[in-house]
Amino acid sequence: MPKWKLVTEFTFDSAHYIKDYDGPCGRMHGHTYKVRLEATSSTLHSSEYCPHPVMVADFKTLKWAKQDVTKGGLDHCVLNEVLPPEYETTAEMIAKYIYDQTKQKLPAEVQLKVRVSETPNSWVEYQD
Ligand SMILES: Nc1nc2c(c(=O)[nH]1)N=C([C@H](O)[C@H](O)COP(=O)(O)OP(=O)(O)OP(=O)(O)O)CN2
Ligand SMILES: [Zn+2]
Repeated sequence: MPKWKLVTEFTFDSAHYIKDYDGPCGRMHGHTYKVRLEATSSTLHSSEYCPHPVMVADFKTLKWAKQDVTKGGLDHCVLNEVLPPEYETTAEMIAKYIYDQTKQKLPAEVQLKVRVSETPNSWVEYQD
């Protein structure tokens, strides 16, 4: 079946520490997190901003996490204070958190893959 794959990337800057980590990553420090989202669908949809079914998903919807934390995003926050306690602030769990939150904003048939990079050399991908 023909389908579209939509890709968008953005960054946000936040602080975190990994609880009980034996090393520097256990102390508060910051990253410019780079996020890459892939959304795949064989049908097009309307969005919060556009009433016509012309998008896999609205880029604006997908990029919610780049907004300032006071506007519902993850930019300029302490991730340990913003993510629910069941999400540790590893790249793995930040990717799952972004996946879980983004999925709630999309039609169910849109498939999603989330990549989170803490540094240019290390990243993780999450999908289910
Ligand atoms: N599997 C994971 N391992 C580690 C994570 C993670 O999210 N998932 N996170 C950290 C720390 O947050 C740390 O800040 C990042 O560690 P590291 O990649 O070693 O960062 P460096 O800047 O030191 O990278 P270099 O390439 O060594 O300069 C640790 N582990
Ligand atoms: Zn870190």
